[in-house]
Amino acid sequence: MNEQLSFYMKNADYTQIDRAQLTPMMQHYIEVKEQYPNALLLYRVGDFFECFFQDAVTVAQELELVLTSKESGKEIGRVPMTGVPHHALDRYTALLVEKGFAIAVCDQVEDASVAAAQKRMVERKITKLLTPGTLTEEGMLHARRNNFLTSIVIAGNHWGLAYTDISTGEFYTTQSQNLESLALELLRLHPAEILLPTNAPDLGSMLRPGEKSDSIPDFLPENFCYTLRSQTQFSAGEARNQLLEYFRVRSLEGMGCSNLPLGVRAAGGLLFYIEETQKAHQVPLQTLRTYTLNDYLILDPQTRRNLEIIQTVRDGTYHGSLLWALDRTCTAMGGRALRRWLLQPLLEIKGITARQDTIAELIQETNLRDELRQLLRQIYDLERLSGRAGAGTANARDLKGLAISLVRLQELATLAQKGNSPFLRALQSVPSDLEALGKKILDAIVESPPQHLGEGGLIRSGMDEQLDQMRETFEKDKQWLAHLETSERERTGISKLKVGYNKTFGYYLSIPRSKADLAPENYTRKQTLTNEERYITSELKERETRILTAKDDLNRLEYEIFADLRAEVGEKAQQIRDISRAVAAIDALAGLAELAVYNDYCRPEMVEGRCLSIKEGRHPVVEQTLPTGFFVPNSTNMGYEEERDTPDLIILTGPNASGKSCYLRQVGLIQLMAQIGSFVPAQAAKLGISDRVFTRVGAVDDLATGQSTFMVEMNETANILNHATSHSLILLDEIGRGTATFDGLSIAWAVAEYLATEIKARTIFATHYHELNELASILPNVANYQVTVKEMEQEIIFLHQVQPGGADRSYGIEAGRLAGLPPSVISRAQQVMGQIEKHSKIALGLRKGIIKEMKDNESLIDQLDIFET
Ligand SMILES: Nc1ncnc2c1ncn2[C@@H]1O[C@H](COP(=O)(O)OP(=O)(O)OP(=O)(O)O)[C@@H](O)[C@H]1O
Repeated sequence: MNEQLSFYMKNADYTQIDRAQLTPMMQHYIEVKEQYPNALLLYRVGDFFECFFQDAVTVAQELELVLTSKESGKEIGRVPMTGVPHHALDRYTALLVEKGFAIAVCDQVEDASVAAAQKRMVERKITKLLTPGTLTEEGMLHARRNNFLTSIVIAGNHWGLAYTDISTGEFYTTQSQNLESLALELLRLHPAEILLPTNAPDLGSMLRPGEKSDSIPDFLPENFCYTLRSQTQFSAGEARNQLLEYFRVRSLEGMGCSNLPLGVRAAGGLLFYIEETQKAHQVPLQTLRTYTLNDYLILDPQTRRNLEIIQTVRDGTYHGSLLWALDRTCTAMGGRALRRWLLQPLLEIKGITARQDTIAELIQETNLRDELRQLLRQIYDLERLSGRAGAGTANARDLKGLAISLVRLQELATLAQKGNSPFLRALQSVPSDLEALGKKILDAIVESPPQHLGEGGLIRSGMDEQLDQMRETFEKDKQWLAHLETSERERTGISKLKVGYNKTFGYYLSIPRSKADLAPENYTRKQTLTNEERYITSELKERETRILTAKDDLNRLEYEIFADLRAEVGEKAQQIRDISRAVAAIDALAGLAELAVYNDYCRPEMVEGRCLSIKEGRHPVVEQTLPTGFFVPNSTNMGYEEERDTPDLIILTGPNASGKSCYLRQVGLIQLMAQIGSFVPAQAAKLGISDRVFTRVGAVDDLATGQSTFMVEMNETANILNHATSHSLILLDEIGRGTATFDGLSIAWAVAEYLATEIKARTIFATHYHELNELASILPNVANYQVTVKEMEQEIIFLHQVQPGGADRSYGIEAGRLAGLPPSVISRAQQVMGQIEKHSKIALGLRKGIIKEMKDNESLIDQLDIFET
């Protein structure tokens, strides 16, 4: 910062400045800023939106803009300033909101020239308040991702949560206990903003992701944007009234939340916030729905990350994730639905079967699928467009896109009538008034409407009698004026007669002074110049007044007609959104059908119980990244039952890079896909419902939280052992590697033993500790599998085949050689390994309690003497 600027920085804090000394504009700026102390204030000055004082410093820093200064009063001097051009406002505010700031936009609300003529300051008002969770503008939202605003109410160990995406209108609430599950639910929703009621002094402030505050309890995840709100709006009475008023109902029973007091408080408090931030725009939310955490398969954040469901672990990109591999949707609504499904797999076979039936039908009926998808491509984002119509923020292009889609809906319904599966049936009837409304809008709005409203050119001719008449008169007047010179020359015989215009008295007729005596009677002299006389006529004045006001009147009328149409759509927003949900679902399912056809997926048989049987399964993502036919399929059979020889716990060994991790994830992903109702990459599959999928994969230092690799690993393992049930699926990729070999092996052994004997969850445990293979010879529900390689003289060939039996070595030293470790290091390593193998003997056994249990089991008794410690 240059010296001069640092001098102005003393004025960055406006509270330290004598306000009376400031210019009137600066005084107004501070007045507005004080109403929105926690938002960055962008204030329109001419063609720019400007920031002053500390906000200028922050904005310049965050957006890498030049920080300058502005003269703000004789006694004060210059204060820090930065600004953005008014036409680029959306781009810059989007960047700031993404960084977790709230923005207040103070715009000029009258023509600056009017104010200038009256020698006063132009009127300005807050026209927008943008916060990360309350965005509705297209450019600021991710088309294929929801933007959730969440609010929470905590009472002891109980909590209530409400969330909405105000751009699509979905609105949900739930209530539960156990604060850990609250954190998990927040991590699943990944809200753009969380409202937290508090009495703390920093009330009203917004904490950006990672920012610390005493008001945020420790158990809440740190990496979100929290807005601290007043407790009052979350009190039972206030919140309930707000809900009743918003939905114009007398009781909350119809919404199913009369027994969810905390959920109601969260939902009501959330509505207050929307009202406050959206100002004039009434946001049309859908009816409040309730849900419970038990409705869905629980995926903790580690599992979502490790299975790379919506983004990859390596670089956090969508490309390479499960969603990337599965998403063949044609609309943004379908894309968002598929994403939601993947984060909320189902637990009920009924719901899964309904989706499967629809996919099956769409696989079978190729033409129907193709036609459907073709039509879906022509449907715009109805959920968001109808929201903008309802809020009165949709422009003519939005409305046009919406109208095209409404007309297509009817075609979609006709097409859906060819099918019989549940989700097609749901689309078979679209209220006919929606199509009529679509047609009406298409008839009314011109082919390519302008971006801005208020400048005319929106409405076609023949739509509105008054508009047509005004346009006709306007055209006639213009033509009359255009011909006036010729017609008056003819009438008067004065060849030098002219029509002119000046600011003082508008249009006039001018005649050379020498011909002034020829001026007709209806001419009224207005001005005499050296060489000419200027006249007006009453007709000229009449037409002039009409011409000058007609353009404004026309624009105003066009806008009114448009706004009426928009309001008509707004009234039907709820109806449109109900159908949009069905469209989104059919889009997601048609995409999954397409995927199943082209990738040769099968319909998994979903059953009660713990069976997990996959014939020739494949990893859905890795398969797509390899050339066709390169992926080696592998089968899996798990879920111990006496009559079936299938294990609960598989100890999976094999050399480095042989495909253990890939196999492990493949099983998890197939289970997950099956529970969203999708077909799966396998020849056949029979799967019991899993209540949770747990993963412990790889070792990544969590530097952000200052935890070591080993501590992260142990925390994750503890989480699994404390929460898994016999209906969970657990995927463990190495445990105990981050510590000394014997410590690690001991922990791995104890964990595996606990899982197999106490929890009896279906588990695949990939490990380089071959000693764990011994467990299989003691416990009936444990089996050894290995990923095979072919050993050649100079190299190892990876077969990627999973077969029964344990691997006896890891080929770690060979891997080191392949990676280019110096030959002397390799040969020394071989020597050391020989010595270790010769001298080490690890004695392992089972826990005392288990031995007793097993003593009752005749078949195992023979083996006890080898392992008893
Ligand atoms: N079934 C398969 N068919 C074809 N290629 C495969 C298969 N399984 C794995 N691969 C390929 O092998 C690579 C290594 O696999 P993976 O990471 O699963 O090995 P790993 O046994 O877990 O290794 P490490 O023990 O070093 O962690 C993968 O990137 C993948 O490209």
